[in-house]
Amino acid sequence: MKPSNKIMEKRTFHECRDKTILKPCTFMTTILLLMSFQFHSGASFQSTTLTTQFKHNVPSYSTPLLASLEENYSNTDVDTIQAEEARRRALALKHSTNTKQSPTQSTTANNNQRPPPEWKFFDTARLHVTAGGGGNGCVSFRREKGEAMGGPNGGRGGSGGSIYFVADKQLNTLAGLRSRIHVRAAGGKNGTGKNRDGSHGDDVLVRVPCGTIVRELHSQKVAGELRGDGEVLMVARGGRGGRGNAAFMTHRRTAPKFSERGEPGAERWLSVELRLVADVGFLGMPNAGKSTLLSVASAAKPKIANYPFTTITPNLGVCDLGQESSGLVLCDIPGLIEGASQGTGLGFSFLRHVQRCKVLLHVVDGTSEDPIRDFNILNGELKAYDEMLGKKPQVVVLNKVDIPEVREKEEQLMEQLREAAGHSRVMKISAATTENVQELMSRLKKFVEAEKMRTLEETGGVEADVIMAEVDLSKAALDSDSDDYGESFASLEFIKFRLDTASHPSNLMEFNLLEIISDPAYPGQWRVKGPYIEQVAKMTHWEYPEAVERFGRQLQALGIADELIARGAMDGDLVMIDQYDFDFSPGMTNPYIPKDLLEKDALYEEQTMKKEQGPRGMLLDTTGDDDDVPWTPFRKGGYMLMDKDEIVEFNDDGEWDLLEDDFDFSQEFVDGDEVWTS
Ligand SMILES: Nc1nc2c(ncn2[C@@H]2O[C@H](COP(=O)(O)OP(=O)(O)OP(=O)(O)O)[C@@H](O)[C@H]2O)c(=O)[nH]1
Ligand SMILES: [Mg+2]
Repeated sequence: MKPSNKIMEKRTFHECRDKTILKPCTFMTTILLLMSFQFHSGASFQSTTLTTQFKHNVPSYSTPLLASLEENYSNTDVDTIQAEEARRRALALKHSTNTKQSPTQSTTANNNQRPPPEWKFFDTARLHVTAGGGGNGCVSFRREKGEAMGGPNGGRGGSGGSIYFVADKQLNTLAGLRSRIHVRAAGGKNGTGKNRDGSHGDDVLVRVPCGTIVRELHSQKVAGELRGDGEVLMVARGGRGGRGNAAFMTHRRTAPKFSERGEPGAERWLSVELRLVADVGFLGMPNAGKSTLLSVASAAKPKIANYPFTTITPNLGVCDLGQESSGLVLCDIPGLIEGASQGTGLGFSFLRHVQRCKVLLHVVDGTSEDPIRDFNILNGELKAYDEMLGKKPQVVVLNKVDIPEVREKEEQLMEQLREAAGHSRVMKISAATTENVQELMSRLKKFVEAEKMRTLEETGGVEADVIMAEVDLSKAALDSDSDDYGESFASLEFIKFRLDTASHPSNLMEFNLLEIISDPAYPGQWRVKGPYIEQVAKMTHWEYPEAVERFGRQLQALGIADELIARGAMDGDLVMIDQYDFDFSPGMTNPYIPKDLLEKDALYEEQTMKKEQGPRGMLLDTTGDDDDVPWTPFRKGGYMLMDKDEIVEFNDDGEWDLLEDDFDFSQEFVDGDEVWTS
């Protein structure tokens, strides 16, 4: 259809609308109503009132079934029906050619008009999720009057909020995800002194309809499927909080001056697809009476009208079969026509919603010129679309047998249908008069139950259409403890293996791949790439020399340092990882740390070493083998009550650091004191 034609049709619609308003009886009603309105409210005559009145004159297809039938058959205002039909067709065309376009962007007859509610049905969406990052760990030391060398008491950062999908039976469209493309969870708060951990970021729950399949966008791997109401799937895990310096205290390192940064939250693009979950999926040519059947068999109120493509989005309904059995979930989808597999009409865009159904109900229009031909065409199209769908068990109904012409030839048609279908599950019904509908529903129920049992037996207890998860989205961005990593032999082997195969391009997408890039044009410069080592770098507090050293040890443990040496790296070369640059040296120092700070640090180390040998203070029991002697962190004259976080009888006044967050800097500090913060 050319655009100009569409405009023509819309004009016709307007003209018809005007005609409807100006019909003499309608006009009189309008005047009368307006007069009474004026009488009550004293309001002046306004054109908006006319529009409101017009709405009451448009035939309402959501009225009870028989009323709507009567209206359709007795309505002589052909123009109105045609105009409505034209609007529907334009809409159908738009849907089939550009399903991605937002309804609000489309041109409608009147821009101020709200789009019809069915336009808000979406069964696919893309979503970007970012879980909250963990809070940073804190570097802090207990410091009280007369207790200058308290132990480390920096708390851990809180973990970031995760993002979950939750199935909600109240929903049946993904429209909610269209209006909110980026979903973020809050980050954890930083840890503080006095061993106080930061609070956790709140999790975010994204409600989706039952039958939602979640995939990772770039790989299209299935992450999971939410079927039953209340099922939950984690799609992005919040980052762990970084450990505070208290966590790094060992009997050798009694005053760790570093902490960890929080782990970044996982972040990814997802593609989400909805496949409605129903027991019976309706199938049939347009106008066959599928929606009418749904409306009489369930409490659903789908649109019903005497023109093709009345239904443009799937409708769900539950048929109540009394107390003995659970209801039967029915799914009515838009009509299919010849050539649907090539995209004619609404195409097969909605067939995914009957893929999950146990049974298909093929509704044949008895008033059609050749019902048997219709039946065969549709089955052919179905097979062309999906072999499995073509093989799905069907029940066939011949509809509209209340119409005399159909009644006359019903037996003959039934016989032909049985023959064409190759089975005897064929019934005649009249959806309009509800003839045989109850019988059909109870038979369907039995058939669905039998089918469920059969598939369970065939698959050995596993539901046939369960979609297996191929990727785990609940993994943290950094999924193993960085400190333990180097000690784990298995992990080390794994990393080494990746290193060996790093040059192999097929491994480029692997999580733990490490790549070392150097360019002869820039000798002495190395870039190390790899998700794991980049995450470790992100969690390192580069402000703390000890943290930098620890990072150096991790490089060593992961085999990266050896690999660099093997490739010719020398001390002092520049190594770049993510956004961090270092001098390559056994200690891995950070070039951005001011020299005098490093010197102070060295001095401090020296002093502590001296203190370790002295009689008092925060000292270690270094006698004997570490493993044999139970750890006694403080010598006589100074000890820590861990549970009360109190240090008693500590009378060495060292002057090296702080930190209490409620500490009064102005009083206790003298110039030249060194302050470490997280
Ligand atoms: N006489 C009679 N009319 C019926 C019967 N079932 C449906 N109709 C009429 O047939 C027309 C089409 O019915 P729908 O239920 O909208 O048909 P559909 O299959 O949902 O059509 P699409 O949504 O366009 O695919 C309406 O005018 C109904 O009133 C029936 O059993 N007897
Ligand atoms: Mg319909």
